[in-house]
Amino acid sequence: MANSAQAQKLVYLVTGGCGFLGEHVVRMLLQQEPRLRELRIFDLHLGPWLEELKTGPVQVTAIQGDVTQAHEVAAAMDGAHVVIHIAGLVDVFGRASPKTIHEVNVQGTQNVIEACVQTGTQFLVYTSSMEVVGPNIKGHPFYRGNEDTPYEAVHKHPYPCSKALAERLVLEANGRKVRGGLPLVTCALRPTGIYGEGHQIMRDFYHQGLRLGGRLFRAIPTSVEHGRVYVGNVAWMHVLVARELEQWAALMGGQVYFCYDKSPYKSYEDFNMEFLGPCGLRLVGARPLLPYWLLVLLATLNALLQWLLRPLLLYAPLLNPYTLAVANTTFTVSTNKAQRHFGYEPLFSWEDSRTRTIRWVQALESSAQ
Ligand SMILES: NC(=O)C1=CN([C@@H]2O[C@H](COP(=O)(O)OP(=O)(O)OC[C@H]3O[C@@H](n4cnc5c(N)ncnc54)[C@H](O)[C@@H]3O)[C@@H](O)[C@H]2O)C=CC1
Ligand SMILES: CC(C)CCC[C@@H](C)[C@H]1CC[C@H]2[C@@H]3[C@H](O)CC4=CC(=O)CC[C@]4(C)[C@H]3CC[C@]12C
Repeated sequence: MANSAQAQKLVYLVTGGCGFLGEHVVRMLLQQEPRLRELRIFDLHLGPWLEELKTGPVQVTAIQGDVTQAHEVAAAMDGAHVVIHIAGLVDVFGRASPKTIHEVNVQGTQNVIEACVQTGTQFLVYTSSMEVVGPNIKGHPFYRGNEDTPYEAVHKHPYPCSKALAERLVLEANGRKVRGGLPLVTCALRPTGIYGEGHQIMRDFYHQGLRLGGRLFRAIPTSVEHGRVYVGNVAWMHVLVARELEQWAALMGGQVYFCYDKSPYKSYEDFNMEFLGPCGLRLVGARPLLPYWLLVLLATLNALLQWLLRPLLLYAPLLNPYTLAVANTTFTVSTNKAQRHFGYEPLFSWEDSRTRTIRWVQALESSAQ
């Protein structure tokens, strides 16, 4: 491990560094990137936990900023060698308008690319999503697919549309000349559904289960498999890509990689029960309690209510036609592209990932008491 002052020369910028994935990436960089001199964390909302990081050997700079503001991004990026662009509006519940989702996810990404060109930042890692591929609006299954699996990617929802557009911008920017004349090297990582410490939807399901007397009711058939990946492994992949991009620029530049690990293939609900079960919750029903047509009706009703109530209040339940379609369509990944291209192996085994997530849910339980 390099530990001389000379070896600590790199400046990294992480956008969205205070979110669920961003915090894991920030902590992982500080643990696993010995060449780091300065770590800049750029986010709309800065977390108080950043303070504890400022006492270590790496200079940690917190920057409150908005990716939709080109000048803020360019100022934050000046002098950075690598940018990991994680910031995004993750909204499939209708909380934000399609316009806002586009501004943050697409215009924000364009601003990051232009800032690379303007400031001379040569390496850009973008957090894309499985949603760029699917599930598509036709509900076609994607079963054990990889980066080259043919699939009809047709989107209507603002979130996947925005991620697909932003990913395309990032990949097309590969090879553009940045200030100083060197080529920009970009690549995109596509996590499936991320889980682990800090996962808001897991937290919501846990609290909902507690409110329902320790029970959750099955809504999705066990046969529908959903790809999931542990947040620590997604973070590790980001750190590795950022590290290897310079050496393997010709191979990795302009490429996409699914994020994967050894998490088992299960339905969305059965997978969540791997953590919620040991914390005292029970999933009621071997089969969905409500027929699918009724769920579709309820989801449509929710969408209608959301639209009717919008002038008065924000009604954004978990169930809507889009989330139902995603949860009800098999989407699983089986690939080793990241291993072949940059030597990725998951840092956390399934057992570790499970134990860490269970401990986190258990801590939620004690902090709620
Ligand atoms: N959570 C998941 O299962 C998956 C997430 N992703 C992608 O991973 C990335 C991170 O997702 P999460 O950590 O789950 O979301 P998150 O909502 O926890 O984190 C996003 C972060 O971006 C920041 N941000 C939002 N708008 C911003 C703006 N205008 N300027 C600066 N910062 C802004 C937020 O403050 C937040 O800290 C997103 O790009 C998302 O599309 C991809 C696949 C799955
Ligand atoms: C009550 C319903 C029947 C079940 C609700 C579950 C849903 C809220 C979630 C099921 C699948 C999730 C999505 C999936 O993991 C892929 C994603 C990737 C992203 O980039 C962002 C998040 C998400 C869209 C994720 C959102 C929640 C689900 C739809």
